[in-house]
Amino acid sequence: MSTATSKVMRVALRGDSILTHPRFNKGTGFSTAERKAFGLTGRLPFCVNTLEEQCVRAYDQLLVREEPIRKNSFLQSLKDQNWVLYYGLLTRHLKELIPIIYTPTQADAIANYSHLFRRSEGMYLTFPNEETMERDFLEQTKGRDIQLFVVSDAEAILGIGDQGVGGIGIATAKSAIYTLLAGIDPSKAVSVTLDVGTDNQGLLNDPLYVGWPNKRIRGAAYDRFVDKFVQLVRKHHPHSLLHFEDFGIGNAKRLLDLYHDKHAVFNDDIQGTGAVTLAALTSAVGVTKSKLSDQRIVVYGAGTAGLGITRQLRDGIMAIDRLSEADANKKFFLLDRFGLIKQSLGSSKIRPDVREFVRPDAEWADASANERGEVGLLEVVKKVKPTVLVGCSTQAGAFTEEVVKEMAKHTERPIIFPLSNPSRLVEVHPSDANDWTGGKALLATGSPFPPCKQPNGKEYVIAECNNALIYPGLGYGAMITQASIMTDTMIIAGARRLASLSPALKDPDNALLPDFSEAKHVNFEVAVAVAEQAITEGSAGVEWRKEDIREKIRENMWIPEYAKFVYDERGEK
Ligand SMILES: NC(=O)C1=CN([C@@H]2O[C@H](COP(=O)(O)OP(=O)(O)OC[C@H]3O[C@@H](n4cnc5c(N)ncnc54)[C@H](O)[C@@H]3O)[C@@H](O)[C@H]2O)C=CC1
Ligand SMILES: CC(=O)C(=O)O
Ligand SMILES: [Mg+2]
Repeated sequence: MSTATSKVMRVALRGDSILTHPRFNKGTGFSTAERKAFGLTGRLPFCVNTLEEQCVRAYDQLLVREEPIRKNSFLQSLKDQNWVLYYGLLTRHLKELIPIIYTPTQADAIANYSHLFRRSEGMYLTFPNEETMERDFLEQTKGRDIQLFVVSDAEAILGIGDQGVGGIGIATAKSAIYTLLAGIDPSKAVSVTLDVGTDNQGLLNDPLYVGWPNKRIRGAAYDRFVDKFVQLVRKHHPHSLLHFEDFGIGNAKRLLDLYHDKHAVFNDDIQGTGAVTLAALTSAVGVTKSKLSDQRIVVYGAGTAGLGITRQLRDGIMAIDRLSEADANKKFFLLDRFGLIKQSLGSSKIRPDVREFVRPDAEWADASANERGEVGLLEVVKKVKPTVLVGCSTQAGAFTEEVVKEMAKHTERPIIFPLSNPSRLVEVHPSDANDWTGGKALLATGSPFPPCKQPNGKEYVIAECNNALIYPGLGYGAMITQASIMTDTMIIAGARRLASLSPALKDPDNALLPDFSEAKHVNFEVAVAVAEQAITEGSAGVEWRKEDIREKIRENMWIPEYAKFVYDERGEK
């Protein structure tokens, strides 16, 4: 498809086949000559529209729908019909429409997947069909140049848990964001759901559920199934990026560790979230004129994202401020459902992957605890006097007025990042945190929120600390250079580039991260930084000069514009 205006494309489809193919369909955008060549003259009304005119019409149709979920369904239908129009419309109304196709609205679409279902999109690899997985995989990929696989097993979708086959909706949304913000050609991306069953009883009881109605497969059978898929990707598309999304806590980090040195794999919830949060914190410490290593950081919700953030911030402190790993680890205080993660919780409550961050009991001997010896968030805040409070717990309202005010007693500019999605699960509404701290809090959230009013009447824009601000660029930087692996240093390079674009660098009253309306430019810069790093450290599969990277990336970006079609029976189909 088109990577630049006025591109010519040879196409082998005619008539209804071209009109019903979203990659090629232009609707009323087919020129008179194309209509003749492709057998469309009698299949379309007379007028030829420009893409601009089609976008105006589609936007009017969208606005008639008031509820976000109805807008989401409309946009899904548009994507099923015509990719250029879909991405063209989104590009023209980026900030308004990202929350419709992504968090928060996509969470509702996923939760209601079986009821909203009209048409399949992506690849459904289902456990009882394991035997035929290679054939099913090749049905959709054979002969195609695939650069990106986005895969989910749907165990931990956004903050709404196990969604079974509906998880395809997060893979397709993340994939669409790659196209929109980094310019990945949608015909070179495949969204995959690994349907290994669901433990969501509501779905299992639902007669309209369209996934495999079975309890979730775990253990060796699960590992074998996932491995079979990963090996197919490695065998047939060795230079692709494999993006893992919303896997459960028992698998996300384990699978990343298993495959990270074998293929270019990326776990967005761990690495993407870690990277965007590192950028937001780098920006915040710029405002407070302190260093990353000066912070005392409380992370509430030590799951996939919480731990990913902790590790990425720790690695950032080591790389940027040159602290040892042991010293950097001491900056963190993690809480999970049993309160502060400290030694006496014992191995049954401390997951192996949080061991580096377990606090010694001696430090908490004088702390108030409940009857089970658990130390809660307020007590931790009282004792630690954190400068940074991050939430990834899915516990709406967990950062209470008392907690926030206690934090603000001890730190001039409390840095508070309630990152849980969708919006209704946020640990504290940013306007409350703003009011309770007299406008002193430096804030970032996972989903979009309106600006807050400061005591001086000014507006404070809430940064959206969502991995979508960075993962498309991280992934594209790796893909475009055909990196054999995605290294931690490539991710840190991307995070630092994002931090360098923070509006707060210009004025400390500005948002901590660039606005989502800037997300295309931001992801372009991140992709450049990642590609430069891949070339510097030798993980790239291409031999490019660093000074050519910007141009190479620009040239390869897919942009939503119609190419001129020429009929050719050996052309694309
Ligand atoms: N802003 C962003 O870019 C991202 C945000 N997220 C959000 O972060 C949240 C968590 O996602 P994951 O880490 O994938 O889920 P997860 O299930 O791996 O982690 C959630 C953690 O919170 C803990 N938790 C539950 N109740 C708690 C309580 N009362 N107190 C303390 N901890 C408690 C759980 O035990 C678990 O360890 C979700 O809302 C998700 O949407 C996730 C990835 C990216
Ligand atoms: C943003 C994202 O990846 C999540 O909430 O899971
Ligand atoms: Mg996610």
